[in-house]
Amino acid sequence: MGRYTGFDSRILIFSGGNKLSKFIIEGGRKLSGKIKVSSAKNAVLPVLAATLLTSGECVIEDVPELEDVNVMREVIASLGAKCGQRERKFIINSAHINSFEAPYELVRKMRASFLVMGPLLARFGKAKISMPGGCAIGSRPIDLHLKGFSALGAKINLGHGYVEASAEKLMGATIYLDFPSVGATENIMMAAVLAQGQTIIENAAKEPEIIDLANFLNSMGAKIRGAGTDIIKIEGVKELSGISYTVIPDRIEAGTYLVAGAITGSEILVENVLSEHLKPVIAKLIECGCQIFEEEDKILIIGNSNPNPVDIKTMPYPGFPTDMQAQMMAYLSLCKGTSMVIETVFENRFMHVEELKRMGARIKIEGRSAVIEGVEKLTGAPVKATDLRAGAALILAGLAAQGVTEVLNSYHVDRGYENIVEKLSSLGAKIERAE
Ligand SMILES: CC(=O)N[C@H]1[C@@H](OP(=O)(O)OP(=O)(O)OC[C@H]2O[C@@H](n3ccc(=O)[nH]c3=O)[C@H](O)[C@@H]2O)O[C@H](CO)[C@@H](O)[C@@H]1O
Ligand SMILES: C=C(OP(=O)(O)O)C(=O)O
Repeated sequence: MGRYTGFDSRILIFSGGNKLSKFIIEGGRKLSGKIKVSSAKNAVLPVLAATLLTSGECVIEDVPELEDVNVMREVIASLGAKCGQRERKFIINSAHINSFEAPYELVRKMRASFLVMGPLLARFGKAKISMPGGCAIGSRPIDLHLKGFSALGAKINLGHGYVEASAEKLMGATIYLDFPSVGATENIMMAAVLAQGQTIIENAAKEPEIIDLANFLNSMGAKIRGAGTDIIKIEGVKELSGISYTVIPDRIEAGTYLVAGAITGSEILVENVLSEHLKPVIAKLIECGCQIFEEEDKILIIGNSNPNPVDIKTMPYPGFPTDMQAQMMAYLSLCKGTSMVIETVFENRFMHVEELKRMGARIKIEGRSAVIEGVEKLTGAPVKATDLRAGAALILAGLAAQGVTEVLNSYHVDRGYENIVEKLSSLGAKIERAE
């Protein structure tokens, strides 16, 4: 994949992965073989932010080569963290943090940059972070993060596009989240680990990445109980120490490759997976008529390229993940009958629909529902990735479509899929990257 070389005012510039770069896929081929899933993007990003909580050295093993990881590394480096790298290992030392501000130039490139607020506030009592704003999938407010920080005693000021937070000392509190937000749960958890007294997060998010972050923090010396349930209790400690850690495998990358097997009617072994994290995706693939065999850390799929119609409703974990909605919709566009997909997590996560329609899919959107009338075949076409998972969905559609599909704006996909061209090619897919 492309190497990060710098920023311009609108987009990330990568050699081999810039805005003008696209994927070209020749569809209609059967795939076979095995594919190894990388460490989870959505687990490694908060863990990198959490390394700011200690002056000790943290070693994060097997970090995936992703553009979002490059941005988070840039963010923590801009605060004064030293971030060395030995192959896939990051060695981070945050002993000499000398800035408490994450600027617009970085935060607007990746919303998860906002996750440095909790750690900065916890350790230094101050942080000034650009407001992330909306993106292609929704308006994505940060009110729940701020509600949590306020409850812990931080003073919050909003102005000129920035959130400024300060506190002499954070004090433990009970915080009820109106929605189990993943980011708010992570940010509040990171703020609370060094607060005085006990914090309770009610209606907390239960995603596996929350448990992984809690495991990381507990290994550093934090006292967190209940991560993975909707009540998380955090007993504040005085300080945390540096540790070595490897995050969980990426359940969304794994799910995407399972759909690659499903949509092409192929037999694929997906390795380095925790299948308990993929229960809702596996359940829907079985309903579609795929055969799934779960082994210890592997899943074998024998796909069904003409799936049974199924209905899907995205929900917070353990419900069906919104991050797999677009990929499943690409698959269901080939179903025999009519399927329905309801998106409850983000209000605008159907941007892939118009692009799938350009490939022959028959989909109608009504509010938060999409009604998919299965077609016999998709046909290759030039299409545009509007966000990360929309891009993945279009690649999957391209694998099944007759003829050639060009997926423009590959940089969206490079945010979250490590070596996607190499991985799919190793299964026999005809996919390449072109400028
Ligand atoms: C880096 C990362 O881990 N990203 C994931 C994380 O995003 P992220 O953490 O941004 O997602 P949230 O769980 O916070 O968002 C879920 C919903 O809550 C709303 N909300 C969130 C915060 C807030 O303060 N107020 C509010 O209203 C959002 O607008 C959205 O409608 O979880 C999402 C939901 O599983 C995934 O799709 C993203 O891939
Ligand atoms: C929506 C996603 O990421 P982010 O929250 O960083 O936009 C995603 O990973 O699908």
